[in-house]
Amino acid sequence: MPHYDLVIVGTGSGNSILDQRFADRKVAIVEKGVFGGTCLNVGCIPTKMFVYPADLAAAPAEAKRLGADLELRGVRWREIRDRVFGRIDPIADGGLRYRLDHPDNDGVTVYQGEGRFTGHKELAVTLPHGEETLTADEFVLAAGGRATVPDVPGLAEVGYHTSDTVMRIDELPPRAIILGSGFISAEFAHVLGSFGVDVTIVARSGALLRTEDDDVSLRFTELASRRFDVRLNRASVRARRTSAGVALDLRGPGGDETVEAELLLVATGRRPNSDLLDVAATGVATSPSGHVVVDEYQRTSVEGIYALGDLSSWYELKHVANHEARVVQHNLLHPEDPIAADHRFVPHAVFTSPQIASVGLTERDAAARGIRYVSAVQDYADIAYGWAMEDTSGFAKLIAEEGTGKLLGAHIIGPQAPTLLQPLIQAMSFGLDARSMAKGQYWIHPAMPELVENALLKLVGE
Ligand SMILES: Cc1cc2nc3c(=O)[nH]c(=O)nc-3n(C[C@H](O)[C@H](O)[C@H](O)COP(=O)(O)OP(=O)(O)OC[C@H]3O[C@@H](n4cnc5c(N)ncnc54)[C@H](O)[C@@H]3O)c2cc1C
Ligand SMILES: NC(=O)c1ccc[n+]([C@@H]2O[C@H](COP(=O)([O-])OP(=O)(O)OC[C@H]3O[C@@H](n4cnc5c(N)ncnc54)[C@H](O)[C@@H]3O)[C@@H](O)[C@H]2O)c1
Repeated sequence: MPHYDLVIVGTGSGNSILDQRFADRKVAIVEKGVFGGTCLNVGCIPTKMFVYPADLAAAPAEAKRLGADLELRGVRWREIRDRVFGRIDPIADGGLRYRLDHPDNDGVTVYQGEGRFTGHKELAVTLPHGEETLTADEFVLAAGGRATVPDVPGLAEVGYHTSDTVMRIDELPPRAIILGSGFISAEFAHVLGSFGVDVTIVARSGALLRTEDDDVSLRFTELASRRFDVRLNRASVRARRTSAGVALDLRGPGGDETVEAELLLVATGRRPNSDLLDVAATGVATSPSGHVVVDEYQRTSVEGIYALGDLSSWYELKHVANHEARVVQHNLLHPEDPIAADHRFVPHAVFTSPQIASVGLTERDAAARGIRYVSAVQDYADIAYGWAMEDTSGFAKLIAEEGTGKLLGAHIIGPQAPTLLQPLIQAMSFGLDARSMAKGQYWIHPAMPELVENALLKLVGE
């Protein structure tokens, strides 16, 4: 039974922990899939590589309004797909080759198989030639999560896609049903819709992206309903195979109905892989949602076992997984002087159309916590650049503590939303109040960040 100083399970953010400072340790990396994990192979990176051409493909409709007649003559799907994965796949392969072959990694053994705990700090790895059990002083659990599929009768039989498979299809279908109304649904509706697919979104609740601030969710739902066939408040009763593809029988406020398409994308959330890794067998505690429980130092309930990323974090965001990996790296190297993860102001962005970005409390959160707050909304249409664009739907909403002007939350829907949000994340992280931020610096005129400046000025009553 080989014994290691350190075993890392999962090569998403987990792969970034090892550098030359670990050269004197005997390390094993265990990976059951493709090197690089979700973000690189089936997540952030390929999706955004599809979103960008989708933005371009959607431009004619927008340009026409402003007097520029563009024409979308076609979308070469296979070429786009092959370009995307022709760039990504070599990176994943290069990551594996680096760990296998490069002298930097002389102390590293790569196990290309699935790990499963069988006892205290004892991990059995399924390999092509059989099973091997590893033990170690320390473990880093970075095994991520996987797409969940709801228990809809017939779904397993009809054939559906998840985000893992939909980006590699051979042909774009004429029609697609997207079940779910979260991040993946919003991004893929934009991609498929811009490429000419008729998209139907089936939502269980009364709004799309309902975890966003209510006004943002409402605005996005209105805008998406103009582009796509959006079915809200629908229960999925049954899935059936038809000659065209898939039919989904729904029950909604108006009674029973059926939607039909050639492709069904299930985008109903993800769950952590703690069950498949059987972390309980090594004594690691999990929450009811299956997330590994960690303290602020990313330590699990078992000494010497750390966890990070989607396995332990309900944020399910790459920048969070990367931050936590840096915390774990430090704490492995300096256990006598550990650092804590900083989850105070975790932002996110949804790369749909229009773009959405958010950090901190929504108005709903602030009210639920009984916080006395003020809020301000600034439309893009009322700042110079947004006015020039004749934007009619975008806005920024800021929330601050009453009296102090301490920023509590920021929510933007509209062009360049993630980029516009970043200075607000900075202000919140470094404790800059709304008035100082608005008045203590120049704002380039007539650039888009004037949206933030004007929202801040409104917030402080100027
Ligand atoms: C479609 C999509 C789009 C996304 N877009 C964004 C975005 O724009 N921005 C953003 O911030 N986040 C985005 N995310 C989320 C982001 O991808 C994840 O938060 C991030 O990849 C999590 O990293 P991780 O290292 O925790 O896990 P992962 O990257 O999932 O890595 C886990 C690794 O562990 C391996 N593994 C699992 N179990 C075992 C086992 N038992 N034995 C061995 N190996 C195992 C897996 O094969 C995998 O390689 C997106 C996710 C999806 C699905
Ligand atoms: N831009 C980004 O940062 C980005 C992009 C894509 C994905 N992600 C990450 O990936 C994770 C997974 O994305 P996602 O969109 O699958 O999850 P999500 O949690 O964002 O949305 C899941 C949706 O499915 C719905 N749902 C759940 N069960 C259902 C059921 N039985 N029937 C119908 N609807 C149901 C929920 O109400 C919700 O609308 C996200 O949490 C996100 O953090 C991030």
